[in-house]
Amino acid sequence: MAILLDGKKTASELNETTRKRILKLKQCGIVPGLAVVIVGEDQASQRYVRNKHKLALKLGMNSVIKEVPASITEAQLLALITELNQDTTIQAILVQDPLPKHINEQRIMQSISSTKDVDGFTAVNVGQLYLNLTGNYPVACTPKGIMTLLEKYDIFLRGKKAVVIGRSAIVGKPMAALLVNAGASVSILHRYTTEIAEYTRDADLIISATGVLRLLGAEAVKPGAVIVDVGQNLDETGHLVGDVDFNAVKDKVAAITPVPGGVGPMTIATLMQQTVDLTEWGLANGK
Ligand SMILES: Nc1nc(=O)c2c([nH]1)NC[C@@H]1CN(c3ccc(C(=O)N[C@@H](CCC(=O)O)C(=O)O)cc3)C=[N+]21
Ligand SMILES: [Mg+2]
Repeated sequence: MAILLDGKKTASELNETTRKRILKLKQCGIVPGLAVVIVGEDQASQRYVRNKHKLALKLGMNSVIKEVPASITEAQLLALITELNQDTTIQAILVQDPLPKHINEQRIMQSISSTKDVDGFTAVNVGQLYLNLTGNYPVACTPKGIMTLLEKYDIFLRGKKAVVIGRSAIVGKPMAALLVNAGASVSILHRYTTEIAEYTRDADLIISATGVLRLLGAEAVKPGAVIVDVGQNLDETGHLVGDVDFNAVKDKVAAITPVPGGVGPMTIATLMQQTVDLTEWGLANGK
Protein backbone atom coordinates (compact mmCIF):
# COMPACT_ATOMS: atom_id res chain seq x y z
CA MET A 1 0.00 0.00 0.00
CA ALA A 2 1.23 3.48 -0.94
CA ILE A 3 1.95 6.22 1.59
CA LEU A 4 -1.19 8.30 2.12
CA LEU A 5 -0.52 12.00 1.69
CA ASP A 6 -2.74 13.04 4.58
CA GLY A 7 -4.18 16.44 3.70
CA LYS A 8 -6.53 16.46 6.63
CA LYS A 9 -3.71 16.11 9.15
CA THR A 10 -1.34 18.48 7.33
CA ALA A 11 -4.13 21.06 7.00
CA SER A 12 -4.93 20.91 10.68
CA GLU A 13 -1.25 21.52 11.52
CA LEU A 14 -1.19 24.50 9.15
CA ASN A 15 -4.45 25.78 10.66
CA GLU A 16 -2.91 25.64 14.13
CA THR A 17 -0.05 27.87 12.93
CA THR A 18 -2.57 30.22 11.31
CA ARG A 19 -4.61 30.37 14.53
CA LYS A 20 -1.53 31.44 16.50
CA ARG A 21 -0.65 34.10 13.95
CA ILE A 22 -4.19 35.50 14.22
CA LEU A 23 -3.93 35.52 18.02
CA LYS A 24 -0.77 37.63 17.76
CA LEU A 25 -2.37 40.08 15.34
CA LYS A 26 -5.38 40.41 17.63
CA GLN A 27 -3.07 41.34 20.50
CA CYS A 28 -2.13 44.34 18.33
CA GLY A 29 -5.81 45.09 17.71
CA ILE A 30 -5.87 43.68 14.18
CA VAL A 31 -8.42 41.09 13.02
CA PRO A 32 -7.84 39.51 9.57
CA GLY A 33 -11.01 39.77 7.49
CA LEU A 34 -11.99 37.36 4.69
CA ALA A 35 -14.93 38.09 2.40
CA VAL A 36 -16.34 35.26 0.30
CA VAL A 37 -18.72 36.19 -2.50
CA ILE A 38 -21.07 33.44 -3.63
CA VAL A 39 -23.37 33.96 -6.59
CA GLY A 40 -26.39 31.67 -6.94
CA GLU A 41 -27.26 28.43 -5.22
CA ASP A 42 -24.86 25.80 -6.55
CA GLN A 43 -25.02 22.99 -3.93
CA ALA A 44 -21.32 22.13 -3.86
CA SER A 45 -20.31 25.80 -3.74
CA GLN A 46 -22.64 26.45 -0.81
CA ARG A 47 -21.07 23.57 1.11
CA TYR A 48 -17.50 24.76 0.45
CA VAL A 49 -18.40 28.29 1.51
CA ARG A 50 -20.02 27.08 4.73
CA ASN A 51 -16.89 25.04 5.54
CA LYS A 52 -14.64 28.03 4.88
CA HIS A 53 -16.81 30.25 7.08
CA LYS A 54 -16.78 27.76 9.98
CA LEU A 55 -13.01 27.37 9.85
CA ALA A 56 -12.38 31.13 9.56
CA LEU A 57 -14.45 31.76 12.68
CA LYS A 58 -12.75 28.89 14.53
CA LEU A 59 -9.33 30.38 13.76
CA GLY A 60 -10.50 33.75 15.08
CA MET A 61 -10.76 35.79 11.91
CA ASN A 62 -13.53 38.04 10.68
CA SER A 63 -15.46 36.05 8.06
CA VAL A 64 -18.03 37.74 5.84
CA ILE A 65 -20.16 35.85 3.34
CA LYS A 66 -21.81 37.90 0.59
CA GLU A 67 -24.56 35.74 -0.87
CA VAL A 68 -26.11 37.22 -3.97
CA PRO A 69 -28.73 35.79 -6.34
CA ALA A 70 -27.77 34.26 -9.71
CA SER A 71 -29.81 37.05 -11.33
CA ILE A 72 -27.31 39.74 -10.22
CA THR A 73 -25.94 41.79 -13.11
CA GLU A 74 -22.25 42.04 -13.88
CA ALA A 75 -22.35 45.75 -13.02
CA GLN A 76 -23.90 45.03 -9.63
CA LEU A 77 -21.32 42.37 -8.90
CA LEU A 78 -18.50 44.74 -9.93
CA ALA A 79 -19.95 47.33 -7.55
CA LEU A 80 -19.91 44.80 -4.70
CA ILE A 81 -16.24 43.99 -5.38
CA THR A 82 -15.38 47.71 -5.46
CA GLU A 83 -17.05 48.08 -2.09
CA LEU A 84 -15.00 45.17 -0.66
CA ASN A 85 -11.80 46.53 -2.24
CA GLN A 86 -12.37 49.74 -0.25
CA ASP A 87 -13.49 48.09 3.00
CA THR A 88 -10.64 48.45 5.52
CA THR A 89 -12.01 45.58 7.67
CA ILE A 90 -11.49 43.16 4.74
CA GLN A 91 -7.98 41.98 3.81
CA ALA A 92 -8.89 39.05 1.56
CA ILE A 93 -11.58 38.60 -1.11
CA LEU A 94 -12.61 35.32 -2.73
CA VAL A 95 -15.26 35.15 -5.45
CA GLN A 96 -16.47 31.56 -5.57
CA ASP A 97 -16.09 29.91 -8.96
CA PRO A 98 -18.15 29.12 -11.06
CA LEU A 99 -20.18 32.25 -11.83
CA PRO A 100 -23.44 32.31 -13.86
CA LYS A 101 -22.98 32.32 -17.65
CA HIS A 102 -24.23 35.89 -18.15
CA ILE A 103 -21.32 37.20 -16.08
CA ASN A 104 -17.83 37.56 -17.55
CA GLU A 105 -15.85 35.67 -14.96
CA GLN A 106 -12.47 37.14 -15.86
CA ARG A 107 -13.82 40.69 -15.69
CA ILE A 108 -14.98 39.99 -12.13
CA MET A 109 -11.83 38.20 -10.98
CA GLN A 110 -9.57 40.90 -12.45
CA SER A 111 -11.54 43.62 -10.63
CA ILE A 112 -10.37 42.30 -7.25
CA SER A 113 -7.59 44.45 -5.79
CA SER A 114 -4.33 42.53 -6.26
CA THR A 115 -3.50 43.26 -2.60
CA LYS A 116 -6.71 41.44 -1.50
CA ASP A 117 -6.61 38.71 -4.14
CA VAL A 118 -6.40 35.71 -1.81
CA ASP A 119 -6.83 33.23 -4.71
CA GLY A 120 -3.93 34.75 -6.66
CA PHE A 121 -6.14 35.06 -9.76
CA THR A 122 -5.28 38.62 -10.82
CA ALA A 123 -2.91 39.15 -13.71
CA VAL A 124 -0.27 40.87 -11.59
CA ASN A 125 -0.15 37.99 -9.10
CA VAL A 126 -0.24 35.31 -11.82
CA GLY A 127 2.60 37.18 -13.55
CA GLN A 128 4.73 37.25 -10.41
CA LEU A 129 4.24 33.50 -10.00
CA TYR A 130 5.05 32.82 -13.65
CA LEU A 131 8.23 34.89 -13.41
CA ASN A 132 9.10 33.13 -10.13
CA LEU A 133 9.64 36.51 -8.50
CA THR A 134 10.73 36.57 -4.89
CA GLY A 135 8.64 38.67 -2.55
CA ASN A 136 5.12 38.67 -1.18
CA TYR A 137 2.20 37.70 -3.37
CA PRO A 138 -0.73 35.26 -3.14
CA VAL A 139 -0.88 32.08 -5.24
CA ALA A 140 -3.95 30.00 -6.16
CA CYS A 141 -4.87 28.12 -2.98
CA THR A 142 -5.21 24.56 -4.36
CA PRO A 143 -1.79 24.40 -6.08
CA LYS A 144 -0.10 26.18 -3.20
CA GLY A 145 -1.70 23.77 -0.74
CA ILE A 146 -0.48 20.84 -2.85
CA MET A 147 3.10 22.20 -2.71
CA THR A 148 2.82 22.45 1.09
CA LEU A 149 1.63 18.84 1.22
CA LEU A 150 4.44 17.57 -1.07
CA GLU A 151 6.98 19.43 1.03
CA LYS A 152 5.60 17.97 4.25
CA TYR A 153 6.18 14.46 2.86
CA ASP A 154 9.66 15.37 1.53
CA ILE A 155 8.72 14.71 -2.07
CA PHE A 156 11.67 15.81 -4.13
CA LEU A 157 10.74 17.68 -7.32
CA ARG A 158 13.93 18.88 -8.99
CA GLY A 159 14.55 17.00 -12.23
CA LYS A 160 11.35 14.94 -11.86
CA LYS A 161 8.84 14.34 -14.65
CA ALA A 162 5.54 15.91 -13.64
CA VAL A 163 2.24 15.72 -15.51
CA VAL A 164 -0.57 18.15 -14.74
CA ILE A 165 -3.96 17.18 -16.16
CA GLY A 166 -6.22 20.22 -16.53
CA ARG A 167 -5.31 23.73 -17.70
CA SER A 168 -7.64 25.88 -15.58
CA ALA A 169 -6.60 29.24 -14.15
CA ILE A 170 -7.57 27.97 -10.70
CA VAL A 171 -5.56 24.72 -10.63
CA GLY A 172 -3.71 23.47 -13.71
CA LYS A 173 -1.81 26.56 -14.88
CA PRO A 174 -0.63 27.80 -11.47
CA MET A 175 0.21 24.20 -10.50
CA ALA A 176 2.42 23.84 -13.56
CA ALA A 177 4.15 27.15 -12.79
CA LEU A 178 4.88 26.13 -9.20
CA LEU A 179 6.30 22.77 -10.33
CA VAL A 180 8.48 24.34 -13.04
CA ASN A 181 9.73 26.87 -10.49
CA ALA A 182 10.60 23.94 -8.20
CA GLY A 183 12.71 22.35 -10.95
CA ALA A 184 10.37 19.69 -12.33
CA SER A 185 9.89 19.07 -16.07
CA VAL A 186 6.19 19.65 -16.58
CA SER A 187 3.64 18.57 -19.19
CA ILE A 188 0.20 20.18 -19.09
CA LEU A 189 -2.51 17.91 -20.50
CA HIS A 190 -6.11 18.88 -21.19
CA ARG A 191 -9.28 18.00 -23.06
CA TYR A 192 -7.54 18.05 -26.46
CA THR A 193 -4.71 15.76 -25.41
CA THR A 194 -5.19 12.66 -27.54
CA GLU A 195 -3.45 10.03 -25.42
CA ILE A 196 -3.19 10.96 -21.75
CA ALA A 197 -1.61 7.65 -20.70
CA GLU A 198 1.30 8.26 -23.10
CA TYR A 199 2.39 10.99 -20.70
CA THR A 200 1.22 9.65 -17.34
CA ARG A 201 2.90 6.24 -17.78
CA ASP A 202 6.31 7.96 -17.67
CA ALA A 203 5.50 10.46 -14.93
CA ASP A 204 7.14 10.59 -11.51
CA LEU A 205 4.36 12.90 -10.32
CA ILE A 206 0.78 13.14 -11.60
CA ILE A 207 -1.57 15.96 -10.59
CA SER A 208 -5.07 15.28 -11.86
CA ALA A 209 -7.67 18.06 -11.88
CA THR A 210 -10.31 17.07 -14.42
CA GLY A 211 -13.52 15.99 -12.68
CA VAL A 212 -13.53 12.80 -14.75
CA LEU A 213 -14.38 9.70 -12.73
CA ARG A 214 -11.71 6.94 -12.99
CA LEU A 215 -9.67 8.87 -15.55
CA LEU A 216 -6.54 6.99 -14.48
CA GLY A 217 -6.24 3.31 -13.62
CA ALA A 218 -3.28 1.03 -12.87
CA GLU A 219 -2.21 0.81 -16.53
CA ALA A 220 -1.77 4.61 -16.69
CA VAL A 221 0.69 4.97 -13.81
CA LYS A 222 4.34 4.08 -13.30
CA PRO A 223 5.39 1.94 -10.32
CA GLY A 224 6.60 4.26 -7.56
CA ALA A 225 4.86 7.38 -8.90
CA VAL A 226 3.36 10.06 -6.67
CA ILE A 227 -0.33 10.82 -7.31
CA VAL A 228 -2.13 14.01 -6.31
CA ASP A 229 -5.85 13.85 -6.96
CA VAL A 230 -7.70 17.19 -7.15
CA GLY A 231 -10.94 15.62 -8.43
CA GLN A 232 -14.17 15.92 -6.43
CA ASN A 233 -16.53 13.50 -8.18
CA LEU A 234 -19.51 11.47 -7.03
CA ASP A 235 -19.37 7.76 -7.90
CA GLU A 236 -22.37 5.56 -8.77
CA THR A 237 -23.15 5.12 -5.07
CA GLY A 238 -23.00 8.85 -4.36
CA HIS A 239 -19.63 8.77 -2.59
CA LEU A 240 -17.06 11.54 -3.05
CA VAL A 241 -14.09 10.23 -5.06
CA GLY A 242 -11.26 11.71 -7.13
CA ASP A 243 -10.20 11.32 -10.77
CA VAL A 244 -7.92 8.38 -10.04
CA ASP A 245 -9.14 4.82 -9.45
CA PHE A 246 -7.68 4.74 -5.94
CA ASN A 247 -8.07 1.01 -5.28
CA ALA A 248 -6.62 0.08 -8.65
CA VAL A 249 -3.40 2.12 -8.19
CA LYS A 250 -2.81 2.12 -4.42
CA ASP A 251 -0.48 -0.90 -4.42
CA LYS A 252 1.48 0.24 -7.44
CA VAL A 253 2.32 3.85 -6.61
CA ALA A 254 4.60 5.23 -3.87
CA ALA A 255 2.26 7.87 -2.50
CA ILE A 256 -1.27 9.14 -3.16
CA THR A 257 -3.70 11.71 -1.79
CA PRO A 258 -7.03 10.31 -0.59
CA VAL A 259 -10.34 11.90 -1.61
CA PRO A 260 -11.79 13.13 0.69
CA GLY A 261 -9.06 14.16 3.11
CA GLY A 262 -6.31 15.07 0.62
CA VAL A 263 -6.19 18.21 -1.49
CA GLY A 264 -9.55 19.68 -0.33
CA PRO A 265 -8.58 20.44 3.27
CA MET A 266 -5.21 21.81 2.07
CA THR A 267 -7.03 24.27 -0.22
CA ILE A 268 -9.08 25.67 2.64
CA ALA A 269 -6.12 25.78 5.05
CA THR A 270 -4.10 27.69 2.41
CA LEU A 271 -6.96 30.16 2.00
CA MET A 272 -6.76 30.88 5.74
CA GLN A 273 -2.94 31.07 5.63
CA GLN A 274 -3.00 33.56 2.77
CA THR A 275 -5.68 35.70 4.42
CA VAL A 276 -3.25 36.19 7.29
CA ASP A 277 -0.35 36.68 4.84
CA LEU A 278 -2.26 39.49 3.09
CA THR A 279 -3.09 41.06 6.45
CA GLU A 280 0.57 41.03 7.52
CA TRP A 281 1.81 42.26 4.14
CA GLY A 282 -0.70 45.11 4.30
CA LEU A 283 0.76 46.06 7.68
CA ALA A 284 4.29 46.10 6.29
CA ASN A 285 3.11 48.56 3.66
CA GLY A 286 1.55 50.78 6.29
CA LYS A 287 -2.01 50.09 5.12
N1 LIG B 1 -12.51 31.32 -6.14
C1 LIG B 1 -12.48 30.01 -5.88
N2 LIG B 1 -11.42 29.49 -5.21
C2 LIG B 1 -11.40 28.15 -4.92
O1 LIG B 1 -10.42 27.67 -4.31
C3 LIG B 1 -12.51 27.33 -5.30
C4 LIG B 1 -13.56 27.93 -5.99
N3 LIG B 1 -13.52 29.27 -6.28
N4 LIG B 1 -14.62 27.20 -6.40
C5 LIG B 1 -14.73 25.79 -6.11
C6 LIG B 1 -13.38 25.15 -5.95
C7 LIG B 1 -13.43 23.83 -5.22
N5 LIG B 1 -12.77 24.06 -3.96
C8 LIG B 1 -12.74 23.12 -2.92
C9 LIG B 1 -12.26 23.43 -1.67
C10 LIG B 1 -12.28 22.50 -0.64
C11 LIG B 1 -12.78 21.24 -0.84
C12 LIG B 1 -12.83 20.27 0.28
O2 LIG B 1 -12.59 20.62 1.42
N6 LIG B 1 -13.12 18.97 0.02
C13 LIG B 1 -13.22 17.96 1.04
C14 LIG B 1 -14.59 17.31 1.01
C15 LIG B 1 -15.70 18.30 1.25
C16 LIG B 1 -17.09 17.69 1.10
O3 LIG B 1 -17.57 17.12 2.07
O4 LIG B 1 -17.66 17.81 0.00
C17 LIG B 1 -12.14 16.87 0.84
O5 LIG B 1 -11.74 16.66 -0.31
O6 LIG B 1 -11.79 16.25 1.82
C18 LIG B 1 -13.26 20.91 -2.09
C19 LIG B 1 -13.23 21.83 -3.12
C20 LIG B 1 -12.30 25.32 -3.92
N7 LIG B 1 -12.58 25.99 -5.04
MG1 LIG C 1 -9.68 21.64 -17.92
